[in-house]
Amino acid sequence: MLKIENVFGGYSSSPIIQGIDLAIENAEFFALLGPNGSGKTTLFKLITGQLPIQSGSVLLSGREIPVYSKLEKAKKISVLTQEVLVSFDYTVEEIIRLGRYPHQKGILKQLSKEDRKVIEDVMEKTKIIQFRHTPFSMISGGEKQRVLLAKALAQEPEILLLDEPTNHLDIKHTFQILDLIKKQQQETGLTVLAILHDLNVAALYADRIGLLQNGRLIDVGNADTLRKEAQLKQVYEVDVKTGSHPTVPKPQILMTPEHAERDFFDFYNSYQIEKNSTYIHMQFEHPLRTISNGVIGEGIHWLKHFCNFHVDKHYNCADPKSDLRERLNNYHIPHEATVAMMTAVNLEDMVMETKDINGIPMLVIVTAGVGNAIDVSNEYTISAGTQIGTINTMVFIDAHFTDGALVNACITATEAKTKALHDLQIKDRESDTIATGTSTDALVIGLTQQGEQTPYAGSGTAVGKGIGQLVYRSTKKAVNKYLKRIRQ
Ligand SMILES: Nc1ncnc2c1ncn2[C@@H]1O[C@H](COP(=O)(O)OP(=O)(O)OP(=O)(O)O)[C@@H](O)[C@H]1O
Repeated sequence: MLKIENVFGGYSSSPIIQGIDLAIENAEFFALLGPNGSGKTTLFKLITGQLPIQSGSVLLSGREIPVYSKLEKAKKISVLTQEVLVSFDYTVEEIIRLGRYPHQKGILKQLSKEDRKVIEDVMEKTKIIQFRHTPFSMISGGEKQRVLLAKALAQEPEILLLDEPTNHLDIKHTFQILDLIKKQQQETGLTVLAILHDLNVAALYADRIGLLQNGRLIDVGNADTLRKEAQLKQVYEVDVKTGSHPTVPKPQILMTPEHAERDFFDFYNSYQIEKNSTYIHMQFEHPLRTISNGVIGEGIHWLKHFCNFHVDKHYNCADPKSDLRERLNNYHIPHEATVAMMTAVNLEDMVMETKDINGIPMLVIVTAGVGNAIDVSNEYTISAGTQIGTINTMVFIDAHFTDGALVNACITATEAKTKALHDLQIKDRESDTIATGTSTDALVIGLTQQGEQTPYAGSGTAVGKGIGQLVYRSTKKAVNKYLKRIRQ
């Protein structure tokens, strides 16, 4: 265990590090974060003994750092700093050999069989074996970083101190190096203390993080500590918003630049609609904040294109995502900026309604088929039908919603659709009860994010009522058109 007890120290009598207490457990990955000049490197230098401690103590396995001899210390701690100081033009392998120095015995310090094995092993792991005979000066910054990590690992330390280990690395090599360090931590019990600038990388790799400001640790905790937006804003003086990684249960931080202010635009003059028997394509001049379950563009995004493609009623594609992407490509619609859904109903029966509700412009587009109408509250299992039956709803609003209000809007729009089916007495054929929707309904809510932010869009709000009324009316009309067509 590395124990830092009330440590003060720096470069002169006025200390940079001002009373730090921190215990880093064995086999822990601890990330030290903080803005430039906050004292991260200085703290490292106090830990390694490069700088004298003015007061307090640093204990390594229960013993004070200054008590260790240089060799003893090198077996315990290895340090990877940003400063690449290699005075002679050693080859890559020669540099890594230096890492074995603390383990070599005798006056001649010959490499043992074990030393050679470790050197081969770390060169393999850090993927630098192909450079083993290349002079260090002739490899790139990123490759140098990997060589120095290999040297640090060759030392077989208990604790690895890393000062910005991914400084020169591209994203592939950043993740490769950190994955490797993480693996060492998990498989060999290596303790890692790393100075990191990238908060998102820290959130993904560190077990705990410490936030340093003006030489003081102002917070220590797990990755969720990075969800404290106000604290990050105060420390880094940048407007941040925290979200979550979509697949890893860790926070991710998004920075808002000053130039992010957007010019006001007129909602009704900001879109074009193209409609034919193959597709409906709504294109907005500016991206809208969207929430959707569309085949393409699902989730929460900023998107400009909203498409509803007609497919055959027996459509049965193993990979609808690729299929829709190809369709979008054929019409030169960028799939990466699009919500796309599909329907087997006749697109001529689309209903589009616009209305200002309480001064908030709204537009709703619905295509509806109810052949697969389902009462979701019924217990029977669904048999895959081939009926035309999807209600696709697009709701565009000139308002500014929080993410919570976006979810509210989904609920409101769904309630309105269900009410329309209720009033039209649309039934689930299997149970002969009133249907609540169809088996494959799709919804997109798009917001201009203009005006004051609204935290709610439920049925108790004016904007929620507006969504409800427009979706209800449009759904009813679209279903009636569908019923009329199938009766013909
Ligand atoms: N050799 C030095 N002599 C005197 N003061 C120094 C020296 N090195 C750093 N400092 C000062 O100590 C303070 C902390 O510096 P330090 O390098 O520890 O910050 P840091 O958090 O590692 O910053 P960065 O993120 O920019 O690397 C800064 O105000 C810096 O100017």
